[in-house]
Amino acid sequence: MLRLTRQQVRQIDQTAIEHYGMSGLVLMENAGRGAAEAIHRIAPSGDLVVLCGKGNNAGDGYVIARHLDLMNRTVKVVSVVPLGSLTGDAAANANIAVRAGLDIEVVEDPAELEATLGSAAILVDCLLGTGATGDPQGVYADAVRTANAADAIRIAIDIPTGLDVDTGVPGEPTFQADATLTFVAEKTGFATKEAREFLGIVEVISIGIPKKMLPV
Ligand SMILES: NC(=O)C1=CN([C@@H]2O[C@H](COP(=O)(O)OP(=O)(O)OC[C@H]3O[C@@H](n4cnc5c(N)ncnc54)[C@H](O)[C@@H]3O)[C@@H](O)[C@H]2O)[C@H](O)CC1
Ligand SMILES: [K+]
Repeated sequence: MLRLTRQQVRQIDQTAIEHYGMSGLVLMENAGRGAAEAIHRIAPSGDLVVLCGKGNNAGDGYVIARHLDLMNRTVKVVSVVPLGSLTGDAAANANIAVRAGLDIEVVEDPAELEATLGSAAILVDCLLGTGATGDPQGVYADAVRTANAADAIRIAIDIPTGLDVDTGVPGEPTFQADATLTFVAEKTGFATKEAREFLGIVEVISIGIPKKMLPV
């Protein structure tokens, strides 16, 4: 089983863009579309809330929401940061989602989170990905705790927010996923028993990175 470190994955991303001339937006579109199709297969019915932070993990979330909407699913994006704080490919996809008229809510007050997640049947974690360092802070931590307490199916995108992808050590708090849809390859930290408790079933989603770029 191929497992990559956080650094290796980020390096592959960089090389695909800088050396192979692939576009970050294409990688993000492949990531979001692949994840949306897997979500629809795992949980074919029920309203969805996609929890978004501000990095490219969040960017994936806006792509996921657009593709779930295209599959006639009822989906809402809940952003824990103002959309203006997004940059690059994440901002581009948040902008597309806004112009596409998708249901997007910005919730920065943790007290409002529970009501906003409401009765969603499925919660998708696009809060933090491989750019996270340390335990989730502030409203991110509140969002993870609220999601973990909800009566819903929980699906993590790339990694469960809070899990250290290299060591497999769960942070405080860590998103308790029923399934984790991870890009390119599993991460080295997924091998530990303690990580498995937060990962749920793991599915690798290809994002179009050429096979030649993957360490054998
Ligand atoms: N090749 C690939 O695998 C691709 C992956 N994609 C997705 O991109 C993310 C990584 O995106 P990045 O912007 O580097 O990081 P994050 O989205 O994780 O956001 C980090 C952002 O969040 C803040 N932050 C960091 N640590 C914390 C913390 N402990 N608490 C609160 N906030 C935190 C900080 O501001 C950071 O800037 C990857 O996981 C994939 O989902 C691409 O979409 C496609 C290619
Ligand atoms: K995540």
